[in-house]
Amino acid sequence: MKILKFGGTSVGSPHAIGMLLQIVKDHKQRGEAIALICSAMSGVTDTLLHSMTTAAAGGEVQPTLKEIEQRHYEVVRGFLEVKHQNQALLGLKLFFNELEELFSGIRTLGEVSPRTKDRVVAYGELCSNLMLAHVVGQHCGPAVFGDARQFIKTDSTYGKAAVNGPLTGDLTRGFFEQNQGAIPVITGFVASNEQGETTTLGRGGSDYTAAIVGAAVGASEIQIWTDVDGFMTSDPRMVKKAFPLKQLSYNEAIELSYFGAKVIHPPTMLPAIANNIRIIIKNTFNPTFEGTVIGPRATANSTLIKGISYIRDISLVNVQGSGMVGHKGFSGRLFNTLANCGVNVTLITQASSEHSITFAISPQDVPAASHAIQEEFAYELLSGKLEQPDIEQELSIVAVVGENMRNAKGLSGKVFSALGRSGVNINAIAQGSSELNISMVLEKQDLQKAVNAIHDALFLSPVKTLNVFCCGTGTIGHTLLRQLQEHHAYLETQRHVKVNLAGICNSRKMLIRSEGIGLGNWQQELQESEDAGNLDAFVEQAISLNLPNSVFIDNTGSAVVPQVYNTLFQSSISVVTCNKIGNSGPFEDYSRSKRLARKNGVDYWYETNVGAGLPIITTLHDLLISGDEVLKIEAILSGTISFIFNEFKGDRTFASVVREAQEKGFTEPDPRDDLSGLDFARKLLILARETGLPTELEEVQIQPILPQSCLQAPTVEAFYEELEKSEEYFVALKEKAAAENKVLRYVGKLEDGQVKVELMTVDANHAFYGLSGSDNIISFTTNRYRFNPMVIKGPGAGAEVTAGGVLADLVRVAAQ
Ligand SMILES: NC(=O)c1ccc[n+]([C@@H]2O[C@H](COP(=O)([O-])OP(=O)(O)OC[C@H]3O[C@@H](n4cnc5c(N)ncnc54)[C@H](O)[C@@H]3O)[C@@H](O)[C@H]2O)c1
Ligand SMILES: N[C@@H](CCO)C(=O)O
Ligand code: NA
Repeated sequence: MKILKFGGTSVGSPHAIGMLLQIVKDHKQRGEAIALICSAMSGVTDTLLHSMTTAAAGGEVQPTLKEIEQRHYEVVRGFLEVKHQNQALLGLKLFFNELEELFSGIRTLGEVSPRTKDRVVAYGELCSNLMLAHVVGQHCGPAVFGDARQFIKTDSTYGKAAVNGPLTGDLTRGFFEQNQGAIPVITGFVASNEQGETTTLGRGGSDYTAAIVGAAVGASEIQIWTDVDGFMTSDPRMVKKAFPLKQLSYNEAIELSYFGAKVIHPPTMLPAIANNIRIIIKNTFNPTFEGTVIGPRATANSTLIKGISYIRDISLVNVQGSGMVGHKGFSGRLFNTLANCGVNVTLITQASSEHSITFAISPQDVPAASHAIQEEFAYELLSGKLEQPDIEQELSIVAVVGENMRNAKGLSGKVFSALGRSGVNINAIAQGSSELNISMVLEKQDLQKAVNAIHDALFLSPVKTLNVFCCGTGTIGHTLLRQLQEHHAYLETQRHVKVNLAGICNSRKMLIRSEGIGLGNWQQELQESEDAGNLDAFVEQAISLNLPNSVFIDNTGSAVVPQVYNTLFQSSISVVTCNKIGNSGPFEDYSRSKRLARKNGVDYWYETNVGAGLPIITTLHDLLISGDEVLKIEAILSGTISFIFNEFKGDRTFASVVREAQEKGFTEPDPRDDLSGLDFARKLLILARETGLPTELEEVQIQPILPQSCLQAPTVEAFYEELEKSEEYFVALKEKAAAENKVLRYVGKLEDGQVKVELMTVDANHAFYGLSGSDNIISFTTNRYRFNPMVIKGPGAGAEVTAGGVLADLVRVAAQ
C-alpha cells in the first residue's frame, strides 16, 4: 500500500487536479494499491480562519463562502459527467449548509471558541476530499470518501490534538478493510475526540494524517505531493543555485526542517519513521522528476552535506562570571529556569574554561529570558559572581546539515574559510556531538552572503560565481565584457567560474543589478539606466548588496577610482585593476592597499599594470617567493613608444604613427602620458616596489623624448599639431641612429636602487634590437639568472591582450 498525500496547491485548481488524476492512474496501471490523503484547496483554510474573525466582529462573510463553494462546484462540473454531478453537488451543498450555520452561530456569539474553530476549518478538507473522491471515482476506478473523523481519534486539545494511537490504528484498519477494492480519499488534518467532536492535528496536519494512516495500514511508502521538486540544498529564495536532493535520512530531514526547510513538518513524520516507512517528496507539477527519498539512513554514496538551513532572527545571550567556574549545577539551573518560562533554546556553546555560556533564543523570548535569569541568579549577580547577561541582537543562525559529515575531515575548515573569505564574522559556533549539524551564529545582514558562500564551497557544483562590479567601459572595459561573453561557457565548464555582472559604471551612467546584467546587452541596459555615473554611490551599493565573492574591476585610467580600493577591501571585495595610477601613487598608499587586501583575506591583482597581458608581475612574484633576488631589470615597457619606433621608418610622419597607436588602442586615454615617459615610469616604479624598493615616482629619472612644446599643449588635438611641427626633430633622431646601423629604443632600468627611463640607440647585437608592433620586452637579471637573464617579450599594449590579462586576474580570484 502506498499513501499519496496531496497538499493544497496540488488540489487547488483544475490544472492541478488534472495532474493528480494522471498520477493516480499511473499507480493504478502499475497495479499498486493506494490511498489518497488531501489537504483543503489552496487558500481555503486561511480564508475560513479569516472569515471567522470577520464574522465574530459582525462582518459579512457570505460572498467569501460563496466563492469557496463555487471553486468546488467548478471542479465538479469540469471533471464529472453530468449524470454524476448531482450526487457530488448534493454532498457538497450539505457541507456548505452546515458551514453557513456555524458562521451564523459565530456572528450571534461574537466570538470563536477553539472547538468551533476546528469544526469550521475541517470543512476545507471535508469539501475537497468529498469532491476528489467523486472525481477520482469517475476517472480512476472505484473510490471512497474517507472522513477521517470516523477513525482518527484524539484527545480534546483543539487546534493541536494528540492522537490516540492504538484506537486510531484499529479503526483505520477497519475502515480500509470495509472499503477494499476502492481508493480511499481521506481528509487530512481533521480528526475527532471521544465524543465524536471535530478536532484538528495542528501544523503540517495532513502530513501527519498520511503518516498515521501509513503506519496503521503498514504502508511501504508515503508520497508527499507538493509544488517543489523535493528537499532543496537550501532555500531557493535565498540561494539561486540550490538544487533538489535525491536522498536524505530521517534525521537529516528533521534537522533541516528544524532550521527552516518547510517541505515537511518533521514531528508529523514520527509515525512513519517509527515504522521505517519510506517518504518521498514529489512535485505534482513535474511528476516525472524523481524527487527526494527520505529513509532510515543516509545512503553511503549520497553527498556529505545535505543542506544549509537558517533561522533569520535569533538573539544570543552570553552569561559569564567567576561564579560559574567549576560550579556543578549552574547550567542545570540556567536551562531549567529558561524552560520553566517557556523559552526555547536553539543553540548552546560553552567554553571549556567554563567561564561563560552562550545560548541562542528567539528575539521575542529575550525579555522573559532576562527576567528569569535576574530572578534565578539574583544572589550571584549581586555578589559579582556573575556578570549581567550580555545580549546580542540582529543575528541569524546558519546550520550545515549532513549525516555523513561526521567522518569528513576538513569539512568545517571549508565552511569557515568560505565565510572568512566573504568577510562574514561568526559570533558563536556549535556542533552537536552527533556531528549531524554545524551551526553558526552570525550578523543578520550577512545571512544571505553566508548561506551562498557555504553553498558554493560545499556543494557538488564546483562552479564558483564571481559577482563582478565593472568600473570603466572604454577600450579595455568594453573588450573585457566582450571576452567574458565569448568565453563564458569555457569559463564555466573548464575553469568552473561563472561571472555574474552585478554592476557597471562609467563616467556617465551606472547600473547595479544583483541578479546580473546581460553580458550580451549590457550597453543597452546601461544606456537605459536612470542612474548617473557616481563612483561613491556605485561602491556604496556594491557593498550594501553584500554578495559573496564580489570583485571590483577598475578599467579606468582615473586617479579617483583607486581611492575606493581600501573601502572595498575592508568590505571583503577583491579588486582587479589595469589602472596603474593607484600603485604608482605615494608608496605609503601602495603598501597600505596591499596590506588591507591581505588583512581582509581578499585578492588584489594588477598584472596588466605592467606589460598588459604579459606575465611580468606574476613572474617577478614567482622569482621572489622562490628565494631569488633581483639584481637588475632592463625593459621596454611602453607599447606605444615601441610601436612608434618600430613603425616610424620614413614613409609617413611621426604624428601619424602616434595617431595610429592611439587608434589601435595602445595609448593611454591621453597619449601624452605615454610619450612623456610617465606611463613607462609608473610601470618601472611598480616593478621596483614589487621587488621591495620603497621608492616614489619623483625619484624615477625620465629622459624626455618629446620637445617641451608638445608636452605643454593644452589639448590632445593641440598636442598633435605641435607634434606635426616637430617632425624634423624626430626624423633627425631616427637618421642619426640609422647612420650607425642602430635603432631607437626607449629603455627602462632598475639597478642598485636607481630607476630610470632613457632614450637609447641599440645595434643588432642588442637583445632589444628586434622588436615589432607594440612589443614589450623585459629582462630579469637575478641570482639564479645571472649570466643569462630571463626574458619575457611580446605585445605589451592593446585592448585584446590587456582585457585578456584582466580576465586572467579575475580567474585567479576565483581560484583562491
Ligand atoms: N590600452 C592598453 O593597452 C592598456 C594596457 C594596460 C593597461 N591599460 C589601462 O587601462 C585603463 C583604461 O584604458 P582605456 O584605454 O580603456 O581608457 P578609456 O578612456 O577608453 O576608458 C576609460 C573608462 O573609464 C571610465 N571612467 C573614467 N573615470 C571614471 C570614474 N571616476 N568613475 C567611473 N568611470 C570612470 C570612463 O567613462 C571610460 O568608460 C587605463 O588605466 C590604462 O592605463 C591600458
Ligand atoms: N599605454 C600603455 C599600455 C597600458 O599600460 C602602453 O603604451 O604601453
Ligand atoms: Na602584465
